[in-house]
Amino acid sequence: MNPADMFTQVGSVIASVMFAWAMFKQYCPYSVQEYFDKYSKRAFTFVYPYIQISFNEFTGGRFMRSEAYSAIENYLGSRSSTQAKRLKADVVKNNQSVVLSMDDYEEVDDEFQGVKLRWASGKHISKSQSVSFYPETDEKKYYKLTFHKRHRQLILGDYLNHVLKEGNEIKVRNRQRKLYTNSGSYWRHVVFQHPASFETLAMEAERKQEIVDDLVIFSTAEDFYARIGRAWKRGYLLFGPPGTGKSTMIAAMANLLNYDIYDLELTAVKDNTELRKLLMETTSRSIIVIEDIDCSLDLTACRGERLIVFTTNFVEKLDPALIRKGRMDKHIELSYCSFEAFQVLAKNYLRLESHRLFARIQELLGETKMTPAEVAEHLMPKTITGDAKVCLESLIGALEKAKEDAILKAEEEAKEKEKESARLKAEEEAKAEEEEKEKAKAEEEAKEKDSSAAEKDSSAAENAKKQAKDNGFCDNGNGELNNKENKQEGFSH
Ligand SMILES: Nc1ncnc2c1ncn2[C@@H]1O[C@H](COP(=O)(O)OP(=O)(O)OP(=O)(O)O)[C@@H](O)[C@H]1O
Ligand SMILES: [Mg+2]
Repeated sequence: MNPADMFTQVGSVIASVMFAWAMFKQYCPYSVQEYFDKYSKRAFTFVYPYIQISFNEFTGGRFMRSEAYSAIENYLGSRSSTQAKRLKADVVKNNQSVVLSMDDYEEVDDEFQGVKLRWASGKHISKSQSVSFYPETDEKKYYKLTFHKRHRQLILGDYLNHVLKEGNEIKVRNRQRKLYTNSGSYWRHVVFQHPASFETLAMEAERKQEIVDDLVIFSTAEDFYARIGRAWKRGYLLFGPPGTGKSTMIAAMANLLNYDIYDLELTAVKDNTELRKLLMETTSRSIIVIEDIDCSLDLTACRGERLIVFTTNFVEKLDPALIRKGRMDKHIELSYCSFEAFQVLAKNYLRLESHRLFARIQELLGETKMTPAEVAEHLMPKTITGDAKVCLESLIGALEKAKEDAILKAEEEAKEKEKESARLKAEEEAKAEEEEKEKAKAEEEAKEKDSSAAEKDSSAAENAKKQAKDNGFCDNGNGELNNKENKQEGFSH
């Protein structure tokens, strides 16, 4: 017998038994009822081979919606859209898509590792006690899971884990994502609705794929990070001139991974304690963005599935210690528009794969620098009919002008450079001349000094000679003066 029929048959047997039990209760004394109740339950469990588990919508009071219930609701939603005849629809995800779930009192079959199970939805309704003109009804919804008792272990273990995991993943996929910004030490949020995607990002296909792969590997690597004992987070540094797509790429990352964004404004944070508090309040599956980073930060406060993205216009000015691997694991340069990047923009903005003007644009993009933001500006519709040629010509005009400006600027710079080097040369020459003069002067002075010293010496020698003569000294012909008396004394020793 097929399991679905078996569930139906068992269901009708139960209904008959319940009816007979109601009749019995009405006509039997209470003690007999109690006795019968006890033994009938045992007999019933013995005969009825199925286990039933209820998952109520609310647990722990009226205001706490059970997480298991909402995960099951999402999980069953994907199955009930093909099986159930009555469905409930809800509009979620930026009000752009409809999400279905099974209506009350519907049933859906499921299969796990070859085991068949059945889910049913229902609700308990009780009238509220309050006296009111419009009496309120109190609905308690639930899902009931029925399966054969021989599969108890599999269902209570692996199957329920699978349902909760998949249900939560569906919930994350369907949820409205948020963009948080901090004012002081508090986060405020709005719905995140940026349309950027990696398909529309103007960048070389190969580099784009490398980044997408890196992100996907990160987001599915929970077990890996746990195994190697590292916090499940990854740092990216996006650098490049303004208008090259750094912020656009962050939005595309968030859309790819279904993450929230926390845009951290560091200038609004007072101290490290406040920073730590903000980081600890960020949720898992999020991107923490720090734009225009220029100082070192302690980001050890947050754990779990998080990307930390830093941006800067001037990577060369950053402290190497700040951008080392571990802090910023992947460095991505966003630069001026290449022809390949332009082709992406032309496809997005003009739905053009090729055009005879592309060749000229390719040539010009190879010769001059223009940011994707500027290129995109020229591809915006210029006429009501949206004529692509007008946009491409506008871009060519701008590129030609940019090229001319660049040539003029280069010439201007070359002239400046020439002037500067001529100035430096003249300065050096003047300096050398000055030094030469100084040297000549010094030599002149030295000569003068020498001759006056010689003059002094000769007059001193003359004086000495005279003196020596007077004192009985004589010249030995070598300019040395001998004292006759001393010599005689010396020999006598
Ligand atoms: N690589 C790109 N792909 C697609 N669009 C782009 C790209 N770069 C820039 N743009 C367009 O230009 C606009 C400005 O780009 P974006 O804000 O991402 O630049 P940025 O690098 O973050 O600049 P800044 O350094 O000033 O913050 C975007 O809204 C987008 O329309
Ligand atoms: Mg930016």
